[in-house]
Amino acid sequence: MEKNIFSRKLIDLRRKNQLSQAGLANKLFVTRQSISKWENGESEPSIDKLISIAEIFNTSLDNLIMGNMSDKDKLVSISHINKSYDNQVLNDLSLDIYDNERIALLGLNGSGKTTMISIMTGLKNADSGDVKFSFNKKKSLKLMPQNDVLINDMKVRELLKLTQLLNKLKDNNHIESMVKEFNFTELMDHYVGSLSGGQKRRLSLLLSLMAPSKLLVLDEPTVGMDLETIDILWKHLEHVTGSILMVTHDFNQIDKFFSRVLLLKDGRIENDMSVDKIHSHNQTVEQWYRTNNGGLNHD
Ligand SMILES: Nc1ncnc2c1ncn2[C@@H]1O[C@H](COP(=O)(O)OP(=O)(O)OP(=O)(O)O)[C@@H](O)[C@H]1O
Repeated sequence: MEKNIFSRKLIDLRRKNQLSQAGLANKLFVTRQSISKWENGESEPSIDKLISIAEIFNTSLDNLIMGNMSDKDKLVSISHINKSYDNQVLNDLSLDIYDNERIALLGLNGSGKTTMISIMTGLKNADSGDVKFSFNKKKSLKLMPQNDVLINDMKVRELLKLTQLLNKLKDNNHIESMVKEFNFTELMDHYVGSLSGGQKRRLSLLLSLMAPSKLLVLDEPTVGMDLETIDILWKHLEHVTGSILMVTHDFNQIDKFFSRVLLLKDGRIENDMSVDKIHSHNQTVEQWYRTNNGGLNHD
């Protein structure tokens, strides 16, 4: 079996289910060291343990071993989307998004990334095609748009409270710790309109991460962020459960953090690749992107 995929899958599933190595070892009647070896790719579980792992995480064996997702894990199904402004931007675009994925959406400026995200999240209508969610979109789909959508004549504290009420978030301690983590403690009584561009960006990020989500969509979140905020972003995303779809061209992070890359070109998903697969061909995602999107090797 493809060791790489299984190892990473196991780590992902454990993280998502907030189960420690010891906790999983306990459920499987194996030592913690065995789990550690499986996750490091040093050894593989027996078939009966694999079946138990699939059962514990409520997923298919196929998904566990090959990274193949089953319909059970499907979160969003985008089918045959067309969208034109003056020119056709999206041309019969289809895409499935599964549970527990970290997806980077790549494509040249103007290729239609924001349009695709806007249609997916319901901000814009497609000319034709269909978007289906397997979960409650209103509750569990979160979007951090490219341009901040903030209420300027509210204080930071009031906007946070409003977001807390809208999302029915009861855990005040969690919100307080996020406010600290995002360095807003000193700014709580400032008006949103008086914040700097970078601070507004940080606030947008905080608002989109406050409630847990099934799918978190981020459109070029790091644009306009200072380095400290970018660090906060990546650190925080490590703990986000559910799937993430992000428009980003931060290739270092894609290699480290993401599991799947999509390339939007000529109005459709021209290339859809697992990051593990790219790495197993001794390529970085940036090399793969340049080869496939007409960077240095455009013909
Ligand atoms: N409201 C609109 N009216 C007319 N044309 C539009 C509108 N919104 C987007 N477009 C056009 O659609 C195309 C795709 O735009 P979109 O913003 O989706 O691309 P993108 O891949 O997100 O680009 P970028 O990387 O620059 O953010 C562009 O040619 C853009 O000019």
